[in-house]
Amino acid sequence: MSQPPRKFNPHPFAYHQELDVRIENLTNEGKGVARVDGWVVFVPFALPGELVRCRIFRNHKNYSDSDIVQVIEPSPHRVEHVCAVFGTCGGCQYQHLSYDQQVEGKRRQVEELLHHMAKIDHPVLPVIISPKQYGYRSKITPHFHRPKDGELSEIGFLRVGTRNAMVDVKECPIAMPQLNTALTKAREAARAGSCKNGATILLRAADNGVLTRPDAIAVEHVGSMKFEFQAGDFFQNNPFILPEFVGYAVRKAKASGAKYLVDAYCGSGLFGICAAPEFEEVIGVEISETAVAKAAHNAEINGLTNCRFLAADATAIFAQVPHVGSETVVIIDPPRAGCSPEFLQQLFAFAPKLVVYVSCNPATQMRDLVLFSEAGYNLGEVQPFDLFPQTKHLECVMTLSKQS
Ligand SMILES: C[S@@+](CC[C@H](N)C(=O)[O-])C[C@H]1O[C@@H](n2cnc3c(N)ncnc32)[C@H](O)[C@@H]1O
Repeated sequence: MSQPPRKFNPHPFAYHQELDVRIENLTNEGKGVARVDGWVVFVPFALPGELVRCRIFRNHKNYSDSDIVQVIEPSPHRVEHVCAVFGTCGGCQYQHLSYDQQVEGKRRQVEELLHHMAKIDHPVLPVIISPKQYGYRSKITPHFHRPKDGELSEIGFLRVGTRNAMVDVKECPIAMPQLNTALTKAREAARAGSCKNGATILLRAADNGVLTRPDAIAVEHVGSMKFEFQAGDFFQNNPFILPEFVGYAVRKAKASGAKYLVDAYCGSGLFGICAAPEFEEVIGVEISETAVAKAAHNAEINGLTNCRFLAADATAIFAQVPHVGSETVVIIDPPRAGCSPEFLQQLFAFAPKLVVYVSCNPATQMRDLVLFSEAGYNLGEVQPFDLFPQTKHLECVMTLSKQS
């Protein structure tokens, strides 16, 4: 048996002890959960119902981490993974699980988070699937570390379960094909170059080709609207599902009957601009000055004269809205951390008749949902979208209406 690391805690299992365990369910991180005499053992890349052999590498206070050694009885939902580095690359968690089960698992995850975090039993609609399950990502950012003795080692993504170690990625099957062509060239250039430091390579696929400079202008169309943005700035990176995703949020906002729309955390104006034909006025707010400048530009190139955008912390928006909350709908799409308490306080004081809350992190969305309920908002439709097939990530849109 291998030598345990210096700080290894030997209870309840020995280092590298092998166990045959039955997987009960999956964590939100995509790990299999087994119980050995009530003690939880996490087994990555194992699926519910499977009997697997695992090898313990760490015992925590009340659970253990293991590696998967062998699948003894596979799940009927197990499929062959596509990527050569699946299981070592930290990018994808679910290539071994059939797509219908991936999305059902994500739907259940939202339902369980609603139950446990927001203490609400509420129906969650079936996940709206991505039209492409591979080859969908429009942006990848492979990285390499500072070369050692002049030798550049891995160029790729973080190794699973680590914060610094890399895995060499020659091809990323969830990325759009043109990004993989560009990746081959970028890898060759990095190896041929005389890099002294580590670096992150930007590869962004847009209507105007593959862009590699963060300040290059990317062009993308969503429905009938044209968007320009800096290649290094935020833009939703599954263009195939975007029309349906944005269309849904706009339909929900419009159904409120409100005349005015506030687009908070608006980036380069995606939701506000797509919704603008449905409203008398759209006011957006975004902290990134380059993104918000593009939002104003995007309104102009689409011939929209009823939009204005503010470069500021989202909290500043309410002082700028000349309309009453009862005639206004707010779309919010914050970063993973969710909304700040100050933003929510001001939002509740403004009291919009409807809020469409778009989130890429259901845990912070649930945290905020508790405050919405306390502020007198009713939860309506909960609609997840699978923007990121093969990965643990999910996007969820919740509609919240003010009790009258
Ligand atoms: C998930 S992105 C959404 C962008 C846009 N709605 C879209 O779909 O393209 C979140 C955006 O919030 C912006 N942001 C982060 N913190 C902010 C803050 N405190 N106030 C305003 N915007 C913020 C980020 O720069 C980013 O553009």
